[in-house]
Amino acid sequence: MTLRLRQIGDPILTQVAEPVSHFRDPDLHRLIESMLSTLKDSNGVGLAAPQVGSLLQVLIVASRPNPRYPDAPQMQPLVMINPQLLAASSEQVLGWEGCLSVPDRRGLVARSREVEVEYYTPQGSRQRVVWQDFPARIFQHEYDHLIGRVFLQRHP
Ligand SMILES: O=C(O)C[C@@H](Cc1ccccc1)[C@H](O)SCc1ccccc1
Ligand SMILES: [Zn+2]
Repeated sequence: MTLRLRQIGDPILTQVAEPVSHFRDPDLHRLIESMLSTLKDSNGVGLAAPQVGSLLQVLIVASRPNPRYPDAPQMQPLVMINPQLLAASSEQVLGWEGCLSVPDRRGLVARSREVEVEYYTPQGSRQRVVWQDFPARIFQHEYDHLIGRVFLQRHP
Protein backbone atom coordinates (compact mmCIF):
# COMPACT_ATOMS: atom_id res chain seq x y z
CA MET A 1 0.00 0.00 0.00
CA THR A 2 1.25 3.51 -0.62
CA LEU A 3 1.61 5.70 2.42
CA ARG A 4 0.64 9.33 2.89
CA LEU A 5 3.60 11.60 2.07
CA ARG A 6 4.15 14.01 4.98
CA GLN A 7 4.44 17.61 3.83
CA ILE A 8 6.63 20.42 5.12
CA GLY A 9 5.18 21.70 8.38
CA ASP A 10 4.68 18.17 9.70
CA PRO A 11 6.96 18.04 12.79
CA ILE A 12 8.08 14.51 11.96
CA LEU A 13 10.17 15.95 9.10
CA THR A 14 12.35 17.91 11.52
CA GLN A 15 13.01 15.07 13.96
CA VAL A 16 15.96 12.67 14.00
CA ALA A 17 15.18 9.09 12.97
CA GLU A 18 16.08 6.13 15.24
CA PRO A 19 18.34 3.26 14.16
CA VAL A 20 16.65 -0.02 13.21
CA SER A 21 17.45 -2.63 15.88
CA HIS A 22 15.61 -5.80 14.80
CA PHE A 23 15.90 -6.78 11.16
CA ARG A 24 13.43 -9.64 11.52
CA ASP A 25 10.58 -7.37 12.59
CA PRO A 26 7.73 -7.94 10.08
CA ASP A 27 6.71 -4.30 10.55
CA LEU A 28 10.09 -3.25 9.13
CA HIS A 29 9.52 -5.31 6.00
CA ARG A 30 6.00 -3.96 5.64
CA LEU A 31 7.42 -0.43 5.90
CA ILE A 32 10.02 -1.18 3.21
CA GLU A 33 7.38 -2.61 0.87
CA SER A 34 5.17 0.44 1.41
CA MET A 35 8.08 2.81 0.80
CA LEU A 36 8.93 1.03 -2.45
CA SER A 37 5.36 1.33 -3.71
CA THR A 38 5.07 4.95 -2.52
CA LEU A 39 8.32 5.74 -4.35
CA LYS A 40 7.01 4.14 -7.52
CA ASP A 41 3.65 5.93 -7.37
CA SER A 42 5.31 9.28 -6.70
CA ASN A 43 7.79 8.87 -9.54
CA GLY A 44 10.54 9.68 -7.09
CA VAL A 45 14.24 8.93 -7.25
CA GLY A 46 14.55 8.67 -3.51
CA LEU A 47 12.51 8.39 -0.33
CA ALA A 48 13.22 8.45 3.42
CA ALA A 49 11.10 6.78 6.12
CA PRO A 50 10.19 10.03 7.94
CA GLN A 51 8.48 11.21 4.74
CA VAL A 52 5.95 8.40 5.22
CA GLY A 53 5.64 8.97 8.96
CA SER A 54 8.22 6.51 10.31
CA LEU A 55 11.12 7.83 12.38
CA LEU A 56 13.39 4.92 11.42
CA GLN A 57 16.75 5.14 9.64
CA VAL A 58 15.56 3.65 6.36
CA LEU A 59 16.00 5.29 2.96
CA ILE A 60 15.80 4.28 -0.69
CA VAL A 61 18.01 5.52 -3.55
CA ALA A 62 16.59 4.86 -7.03
CA SER A 63 18.43 6.94 -9.60
CA ARG A 64 17.14 6.95 -13.17
CA PRO A 65 17.73 9.23 -16.16
CA ASN A 66 15.40 12.25 -16.00
CA PRO A 67 15.05 15.63 -17.75
CA ARG A 68 17.36 17.41 -15.28
CA TYR A 69 19.91 14.60 -15.08
CA PRO A 70 19.73 12.83 -18.44
CA ASP A 71 22.96 10.88 -17.88
CA ALA A 72 21.98 9.64 -14.40
CA PRO A 73 22.44 5.86 -14.07
CA GLN A 74 19.36 3.64 -14.14
CA MET A 75 19.37 1.84 -10.76
CA GLN A 76 17.30 -0.85 -9.10
CA PRO A 77 15.89 0.85 -5.96
CA LEU A 78 18.45 0.32 -3.19
CA VAL A 79 17.05 0.05 0.36
CA MET A 80 19.57 1.32 2.92
CA ILE A 81 19.09 0.67 6.65
CA ASN A 82 21.06 2.58 9.33
CA PRO A 83 23.17 4.32 6.65
CA GLN A 84 26.38 6.02 7.75
CA LEU A 85 28.19 8.65 5.72
CA LEU A 86 31.81 7.46 5.95
CA ALA A 87 33.26 10.14 3.65
CA ALA A 88 32.03 13.06 1.56
CA SER A 89 34.26 14.86 -0.93
CA SER A 90 35.11 18.49 -0.24
CA GLU A 91 34.45 19.02 -3.93
CA GLN A 92 30.82 20.13 -4.20
CA VAL A 93 28.45 20.42 -7.13
CA LEU A 94 25.40 22.70 -7.47
CA GLY A 95 22.32 20.93 -8.76
CA TRP A 96 18.54 21.20 -8.97
CA GLU A 97 16.52 19.35 -6.40
CA GLY A 98 12.89 18.86 -5.63
CA CYS A 99 11.33 17.19 -2.59
CA LEU A 100 8.21 15.06 -2.35
CA SER A 101 7.53 16.77 0.99
CA VAL A 102 7.92 20.29 -0.35
CA PRO A 103 5.58 20.52 -3.36
CA ASP A 104 6.09 23.10 -6.08
CA ARG A 105 9.56 24.04 -4.91
CA ARG A 106 12.75 23.45 -6.84
CA GLY A 107 16.09 24.71 -5.63
CA LEU A 108 19.77 24.71 -6.45
CA VAL A 109 21.57 22.77 -3.72
CA ALA A 110 25.32 22.28 -3.23
CA ARG A 111 26.21 18.65 -2.53
CA SER A 112 29.46 16.70 -2.26
CA ARG A 113 30.27 15.20 -5.63
CA GLU A 114 31.28 11.87 -4.10
CA VAL A 115 30.14 9.99 -0.96
CA GLU A 116 31.16 6.73 0.69
CA VAL A 117 28.35 5.08 2.63
CA GLU A 118 28.07 2.06 4.91
CA TYR A 119 24.59 0.60 5.40
CA TYR A 120 22.66 -2.60 6.13
CA THR A 121 20.40 -4.42 3.70
CA PRO A 122 16.91 -5.54 4.78
CA GLN A 123 18.51 -8.97 5.32
CA GLY A 124 20.90 -7.38 7.80
CA SER A 125 24.14 -7.67 5.87
CA ARG A 126 26.57 -4.75 6.10
CA GLN A 127 27.55 -3.15 2.77
CA ARG A 128 29.64 -0.24 1.51
CA VAL A 129 29.10 1.84 -1.59
CA VAL A 130 30.85 4.80 -3.26
CA TRP A 131 28.65 7.10 -5.40
CA GLN A 132 29.31 10.19 -7.48
CA ASP A 133 27.06 12.83 -9.07
CA PHE A 134 23.29 12.13 -9.15
CA PRO A 135 23.20 8.98 -6.97
CA ALA A 136 25.46 10.80 -4.46
CA ARG A 137 23.04 13.75 -4.56
CA ILE A 138 20.01 11.57 -3.94
CA PHE A 139 21.73 9.85 -1.00
CA GLN A 140 22.64 13.19 0.61
CA HIS A 141 19.09 14.48 0.11
CA GLU A 142 17.58 11.36 1.75
CA TYR A 143 20.23 11.24 4.49
CA ASP A 144 19.25 14.82 5.39
CA HIS A 145 15.67 13.61 5.89
CA LEU A 146 16.95 11.10 8.50
CA ILE A 147 18.49 13.93 10.51
CA GLY A 148 15.43 16.18 10.22
CA ARG A 149 16.85 18.45 7.56
CA VAL A 150 14.59 19.36 4.66
CA PHE A 151 16.09 20.88 1.54
CA LEU A 152 15.79 24.69 1.20
CA GLN A 153 14.69 24.87 4.86
CA ARG A 154 17.28 26.29 7.20
CA HIS A 155 16.24 26.05 10.85
CA PRO A 156 16.66 29.30 12.79
O1 LIG B 1 11.75 14.17 -1.40
C1 LIG B 1 12.50 13.24 -1.72
O2 LIG B 1 13.31 12.76 -0.95
C2 LIG B 1 12.42 12.73 -3.16
C3 LIG B 1 13.23 13.68 -4.03
C4 LIG B 1 14.58 13.09 -4.19
C5 LIG B 1 15.56 13.97 -4.91
C6 LIG B 1 16.91 13.82 -4.61
C7 LIG B 1 17.86 14.55 -5.26
C8 LIG B 1 17.53 15.44 -6.24
C9 LIG B 1 16.19 15.62 -6.56
C10 LIG B 1 15.21 14.88 -5.88
C11 LIG B 1 12.54 13.96 -5.38
O3 LIG B 1 11.52 14.88 -5.23
S1 LIG B 1 11.91 12.68 -6.30
C12 LIG B 1 11.30 13.62 -7.75
C13 LIG B 1 12.41 13.90 -8.74
C14 LIG B 1 12.67 12.95 -9.71
C15 LIG B 1 13.72 13.14 -10.61
C16 LIG B 1 14.53 14.29 -10.53
C17 LIG B 1 14.28 15.24 -9.53
C18 LIG B 1 13.21 15.05 -8.64
ZN1 LIG C 1 12.98 15.23 0.07
